[in-house]
Amino acid sequence: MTTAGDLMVIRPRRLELPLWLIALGMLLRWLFRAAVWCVRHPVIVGLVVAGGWLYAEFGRAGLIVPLVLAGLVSAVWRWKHEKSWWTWLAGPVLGWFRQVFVYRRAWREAMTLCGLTRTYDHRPVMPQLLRVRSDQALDVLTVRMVRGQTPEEFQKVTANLAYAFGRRHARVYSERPGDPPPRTGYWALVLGAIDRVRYRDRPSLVYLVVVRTDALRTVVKPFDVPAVPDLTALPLARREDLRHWSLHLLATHVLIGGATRSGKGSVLWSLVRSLAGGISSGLVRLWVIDPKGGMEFAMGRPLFARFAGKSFEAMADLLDEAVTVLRERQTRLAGTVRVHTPTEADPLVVVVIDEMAALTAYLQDVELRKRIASSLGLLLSQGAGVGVLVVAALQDPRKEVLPFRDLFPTRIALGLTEAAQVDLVLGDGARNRGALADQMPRWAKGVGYVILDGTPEPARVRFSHITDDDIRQLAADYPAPADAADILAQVGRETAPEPTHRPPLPRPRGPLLPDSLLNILRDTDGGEPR
Ligand SMILES: Nc1ncnc2c1ncn2[C@@H]1O[C@H](COP(=O)(O)OP(=O)(O)OP(=O)(O)O)[C@@H](O)[C@H]1O
Repeated sequence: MTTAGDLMVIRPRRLELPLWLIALGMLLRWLFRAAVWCVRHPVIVGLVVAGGWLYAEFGRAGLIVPLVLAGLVSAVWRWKHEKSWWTWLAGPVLGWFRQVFVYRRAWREAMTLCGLTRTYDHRPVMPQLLRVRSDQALDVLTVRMVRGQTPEEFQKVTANLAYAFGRRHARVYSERPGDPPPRTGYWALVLGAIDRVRYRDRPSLVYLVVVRTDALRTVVKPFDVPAVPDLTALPLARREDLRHWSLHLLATHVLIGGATRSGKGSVLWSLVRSLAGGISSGLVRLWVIDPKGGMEFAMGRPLFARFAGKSFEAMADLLDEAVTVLRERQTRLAGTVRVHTPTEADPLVVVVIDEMAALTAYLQDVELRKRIASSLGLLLSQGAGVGVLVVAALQDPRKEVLPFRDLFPTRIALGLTEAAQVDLVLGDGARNRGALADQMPRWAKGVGYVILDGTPEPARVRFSHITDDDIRQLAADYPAPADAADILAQVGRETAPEPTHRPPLPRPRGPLLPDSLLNILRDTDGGEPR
């Protein structure tokens, strides 16, 4: 009798195949794989076949002569047109080389140790490396994720991945980095169609960009000053891929967070420089508040339509006056346009504030602080559309500016002191997506993270370094027009009383000063319109 304790072992019947059939099957399988590989790598196959044929026909010379010729052609190509040389020759060749000899060799180990492998059906499954493409500075790895993985899992271990492949920096993108190139001419239609396929949305892929040569290690020289600034693309910094990072200033406010001596000045001055053409033509008016007594900005005074650097009252007045401009524009433009277009007659007003916490947190006069907070709130919530923008820098993004932080659509994080501050400046999750602004090495002055248009992942950039001499030269070459401060007077005549608060002129003591010298003294006094 069978009891519940008796075990029955059931084995499926084994199909016994003859050995020759197994060997044939394996051979066919390998042949099939080799054929697929050949189809997928036509260039290598072509080169090997051509090399073999040349060797058979002409011996060693058949290999050496074409190699020397190819080297010469490549050198001339690079000399004449380096960009296309990288795109069509060096990039693919280097990418293939690094795929085979660097990434594939370490792939299994790196994926496992970075925690990106999974177990399915008792077998390990890991992300698949599909392709590596290189340029002067970066390797872009196209990776197929394991089913059920998300790009965030890669982003969390970005630094681990960089170090796993022997580099310091990497970045993970959920979409193919870069935009399709603009296509013009005869083939535009065909190439555009190919681009649409190449750049289609592929949610199963993730792009790991490994920084091979850190282009941000060297100081970035100031960019050329555009005669007419493109307010939607002001070149301010160098990207890791050696391209320029441009700021879209129109209709946005910009917040720059960075610890002391992290290079906030270079961001602000790079911006001033990129706007300089518009400053002298009257298209842009800079209203500058420098609570550090003018230490940062006084040198560029001729560039600014208005400047306040000494008295907090004057700074509050300046902000109130910016609100007056805002109100006047709202009244004038309501029902006509939704976004103000700057012209020389109706210029863009950019209120630049260095060290914003000095106005919003450290100011002891509570009444004044409230007044400043209310003007700032109005400017930040309503100014972007009417061309009154705020660009503010601050050291500590914590409690001080919390009420205003979310009103800045564009943010830049330079070196910060704590990990938590990164998300405060760039927005929730930015650090997890790779913005390691709290881990800046000491040399990285002016290096920061920005969010690129259209991608959620932050990019690392280095702002151009503007020296004191550059500032002096800029101020001499692109001074604001003599009537630059008038914008307010015009507004005042139409909609508001003239600003009431005017600091009294200092009474000359001692020997009488000539008028010209007195005028200079008045000009350098904080808060006075030019
Ligand atoms: N883009 C840059 N490239 C190279 N060096 C830079 C760059 N920006 C700033 N520096 C250097 O870093 C130092 C600090 O710069 P800066 O004064 O602009 O920093 P900051 O953040 O404005 O400082 P603070 O908080 O004191 O105002 C300076 O010695 C400056 O020369």
